[in-house]
Amino acid sequence: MIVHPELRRAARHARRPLLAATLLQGAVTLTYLAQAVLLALALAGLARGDTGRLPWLLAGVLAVVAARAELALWQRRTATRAGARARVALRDELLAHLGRLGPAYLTTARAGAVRTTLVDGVEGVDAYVSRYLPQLLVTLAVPPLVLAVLVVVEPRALLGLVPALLLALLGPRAWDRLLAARGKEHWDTYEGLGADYLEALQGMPALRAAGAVGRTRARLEERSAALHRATVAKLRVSLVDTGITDLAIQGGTAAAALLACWSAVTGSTTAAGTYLVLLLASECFRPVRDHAREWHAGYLGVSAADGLASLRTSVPAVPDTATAPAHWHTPPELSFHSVRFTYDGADAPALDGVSFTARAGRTTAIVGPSGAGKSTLLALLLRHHDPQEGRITLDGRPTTEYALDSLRQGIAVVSQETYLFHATIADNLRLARPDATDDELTRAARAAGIHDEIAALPDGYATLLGERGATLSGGQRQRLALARALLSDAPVLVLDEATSSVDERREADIVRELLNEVGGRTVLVVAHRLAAVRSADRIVVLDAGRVDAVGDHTGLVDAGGVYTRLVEAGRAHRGELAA
Ligand SMILES: Nc1ncnc2c1ncn2[C@@H]1O[C@H](COP(=O)(O)OP(=O)(O)OP(=O)(O)O)[C@@H](O)[C@H]1O
Repeated sequence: MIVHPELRRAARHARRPLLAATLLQGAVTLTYLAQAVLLALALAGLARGDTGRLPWLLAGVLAVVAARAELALWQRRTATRAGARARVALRDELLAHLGRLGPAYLTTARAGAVRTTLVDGVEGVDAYVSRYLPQLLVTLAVPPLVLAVLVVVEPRALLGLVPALLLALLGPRAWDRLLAARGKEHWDTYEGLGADYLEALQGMPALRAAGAVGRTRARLEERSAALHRATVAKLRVSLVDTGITDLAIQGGTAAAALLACWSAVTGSTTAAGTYLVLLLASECFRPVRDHAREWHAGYLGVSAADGLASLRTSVPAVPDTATAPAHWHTPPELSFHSVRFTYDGADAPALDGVSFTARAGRTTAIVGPSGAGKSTLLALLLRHHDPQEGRITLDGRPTTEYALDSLRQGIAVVSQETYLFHATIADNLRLARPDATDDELTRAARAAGIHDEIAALPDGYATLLGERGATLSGGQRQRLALARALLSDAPVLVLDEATSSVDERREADIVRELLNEVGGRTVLVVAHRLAAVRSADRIVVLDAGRVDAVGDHTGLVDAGGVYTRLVEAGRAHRGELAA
């Protein structure tokens, strides 16, 4: 009988259907009691040789059975609705919270574990809410009612029933803590296995390339064996629990039957009373038996409750309390003002005193060697983290003053790791703007240099893509993601190594075409390869978390320094490739 606060909270979303399901469950149980009473009266009549009322009593039994079938169906439907409501509300809440937690959360949590919590954990809550909770309430209400009836009929029967009921209900409570601990152990192992499998599946090409498939399989087998051990340990405790309940039920029923027979022999009760005790004693334990059965259905929810609570209460890396909408009428100016940011646990800041301005409606490039802080700078702009010092402004207003969702919608990002979905090319493009016309799709695809390739496919824009766009080349995926970003109305466009998989000959053309197409938006381009940034209005050179220089391509080359070294390194690299 574990009522975890997280599960109680989830049940609140379905208060009304849950109450209806509980009342209906109570009504189903009452039909068993009515059937017992009718049968006791019929049997007592038979014992006396009085069969006059027998047809009516048996007709009554049939009516009760029919009513129960109807009520049980209704109860199951209502309970399913209650479970679905709790499940949907909880999943929506968790998904919305995950959105607030942002990508920063997934640098510490494992995607597979989050998936297990969101899918299997929430399903467990459904079973707990729809099956276990109504039965628990009925179990607490019905046996006292039966005892109250039996007090009137044959009080001595209570001598057997009350201790047995107490043992059946309270005995297993001694195991609750152990049961909860085993459940948590089982859940943690299950979550870990889910995370390992997802990682292994996603990383299969890397595992193959490293010759690590066998080792990974062995690790997964060991994980599976650990899950099996955790399941058996959990079952063992659960079976002790069930065993005590069964023992109490059998013992209590037998004791009540013996006491009823004793009453009949001594003549202290009527025949009807004896049959009533015999039949009601068994009915008294029916809810307890059903409770034990439903407990197993709801146990997954109990095991997952801690994981659900910890996901739901995880604190986002940045607060989302501001309300200003990021609806700029003209493209905004973007400025970093003395921004300093150090990752948790890092010794040195990733950005230190970074100041620059990306002019409204112009293209600004951010370049710098690996580890210079380019990705960190973008993560701060999108508020995946907030800087410890300094501020970032858009249209003169600190980013912290905009509502987070609105801010992120106002900035379209195309990153090196594109994400395409198992849907048609057109659907993938329309993610950015569901109401985009076919002409607009074509125009965006043309600007991103992918239209001709799409048009050459047998199904054109209706071509179904593999998961994560697996049926396309890396360069094609990037160009589709570019087209998607072009379709969005976001006034700020961030291209983070967005053309790194496109061959260098086409890169300069695509970037030029792209910048024509986005004309009027504030664009930030981050790229290693300088062909992608040469045409930017302004280039900011980052080095070791600081701004080394700001200028245009020619000025920066003339000035020497980090930018010149990057240009030379690029030339040397191209030379090596050509050789
Ligand atoms: N999540 C993190 N936790 C701790 N340190 C981090 C984290 N992410 C990045 N860093 C560190 O911050 C510094 C800047 O990294 P960042 O990824 O911003 O550089 P970058 O210029 O984008 O590099 P690259 O061009 O290789 O992508 C590096 O020293 C990096 O090791």
